[in-house]
Amino acid sequence: MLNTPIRSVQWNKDKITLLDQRLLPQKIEYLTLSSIEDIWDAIFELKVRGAPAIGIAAAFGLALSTQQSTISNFDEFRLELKKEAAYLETSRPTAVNLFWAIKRILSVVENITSVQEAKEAILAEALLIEKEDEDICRSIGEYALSLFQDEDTLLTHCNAGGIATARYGTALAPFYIAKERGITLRAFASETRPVLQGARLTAWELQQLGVDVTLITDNMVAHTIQSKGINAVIVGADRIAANGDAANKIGTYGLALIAKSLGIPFYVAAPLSTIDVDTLSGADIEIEERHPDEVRTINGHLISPADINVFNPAFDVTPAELITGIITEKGIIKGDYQKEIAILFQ
Ligand SMILES: CSC[C@@H](O)[C@@H](O)C(=O)COP(=O)(O)O
Repeated sequence: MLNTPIRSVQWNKDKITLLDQRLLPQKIEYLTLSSIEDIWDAIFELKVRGAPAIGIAAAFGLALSTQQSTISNFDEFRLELKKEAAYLETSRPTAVNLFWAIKRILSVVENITSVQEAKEAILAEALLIEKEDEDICRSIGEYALSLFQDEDTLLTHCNAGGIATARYGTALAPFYIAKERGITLRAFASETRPVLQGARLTAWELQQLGVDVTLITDNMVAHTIQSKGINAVIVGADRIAANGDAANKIGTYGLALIAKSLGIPFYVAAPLSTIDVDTLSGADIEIEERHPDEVRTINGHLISPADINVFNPAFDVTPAELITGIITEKGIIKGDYQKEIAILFQ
């Protein structure tokens, strides 16, 4: 078991240190990122993944490039910052935390007139985004834990854990808080094809935490809920629309349908930064489609005809009516999500 929390993204003087999540759990390897292109590539290639961690990486990326900037004219500096922000926004389309964090960094320079002041303020904001995310995830964990009993067994999909955030995670946060309090929560993790965040990351992360975790393949979910006494499903989100529809890793929608059919609660745990009030419903959320080889291969090994047609959406949208509750850092919302979300954002 690891005693210190694993940090997926860290500001390290004038560089960014990033845990290469593609290599887990076989290798715990840290990369040093030293340019905005490195950050773009890390997000695109899933070296860093999970909505809040992507946002933190982007904020650090803009801090890095502005620290390195030799531009002395403030207007030119701001123009360059905007260009780099627009470039980073093309790395992945679905997780709104990317756009949210970039917007926060851009807003910092609005009331500033000197390059030096801007550089300091951007770095301070990026570090604040990271610090706040840790506190937010802890609070999500507290609220989430209030929904469960000692000895409950939860099923989770993909990885919405500490490595997908600054610390604690969202859907996995209750496991961290439960551990601290001596409460037993057990987990089933679905493997999450095509790139296996459940098998590689969640199974590993919960094992490191000392949680009793069992791995299943994605097609075992209905049978497992039916036969293993699963009390609830809890997942993260990449973007939640103003009406409560929630985009998350492909397979989440199916899981929600199964949970409803088998009569167990289905919870989405996410920070307010994942709620996009400008997106009216799930139909308006852009779903990322990734390279066909992610489906044709497993860990680089071809498992299908090399030229087979593939459909590879990285996310799906769970309609709000299938969600029992959305657990945020400000509390748990239920029922009329449109209304509850509007109240949260007042
Ligand atoms: C706290 S992470 C929440 C979501 O980002 C997570 O559930 C998820 O779907 C991640 O997808 P990924 O493609 O691995 O970035």
